[in-house]
Amino acid sequence: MIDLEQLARAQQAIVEAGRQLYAAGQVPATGGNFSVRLDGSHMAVTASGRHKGRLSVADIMVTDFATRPLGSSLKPSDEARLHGQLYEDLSLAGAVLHTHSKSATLLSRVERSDTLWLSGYELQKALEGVASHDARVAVPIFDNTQDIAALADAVRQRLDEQACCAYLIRGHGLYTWARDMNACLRHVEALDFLFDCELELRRGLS
Ligand SMILES: CSCCC(=O)C(=O)COP(=O)(O)O
Ligand SMILES: [Zn+2]
Repeated sequence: MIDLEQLARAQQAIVEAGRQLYAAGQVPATGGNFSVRLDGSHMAVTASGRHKGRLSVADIMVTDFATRPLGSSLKPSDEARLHGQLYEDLSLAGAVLHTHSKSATLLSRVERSDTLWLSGYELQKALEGVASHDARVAVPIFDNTQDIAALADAVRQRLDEQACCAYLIRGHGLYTWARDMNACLRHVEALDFLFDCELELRRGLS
């Protein structure tokens, strides 16, 4: 049974996150999708195709982690399985945000390897599990694809090998997760700042 008060809180948190992220240029033109864990097998997730800066609670539906809707005729986000996979594999993940900022899109194309390494930044301590500017923070990069099930499997395999709190999809955007929505919003803000720094650093070096 879904706790309806918990669902209402999750829907409100997602609507508010959408407003903030749109105002910050993170989710242009219906890009992005958001979710909150409800229990061990369900999530509240954005319906597909909605403008993420203008969500209402009716745009947030419940699905299981395999993306089967519960009591809704809406179509879940095209990328909902990427959220479900993270909740299945990471028991501490309470919220997942996917954004389409210009910096994430550009940097994921400039970096040709399968990992962006961040190090030497004080702000990386805004990421859960990172305690020092000296730490080497891995952000895996996956090639973009329309085969979301295959991408979810690739993410699962990679997270088995490498601890991280975010990944990039090349030319597409960022996925990040955290214990709750506020921490997840902090991840988006910090990572985008770090992506901007990397882009400027690399521009200066070329
Ligand atoms: C115009 S954005 C293309 C789809 C996408 O990448 C995205 O994040 C939004 O898809 P959704 O089905 O979640 O609205
Ligand atoms: Zn996307």
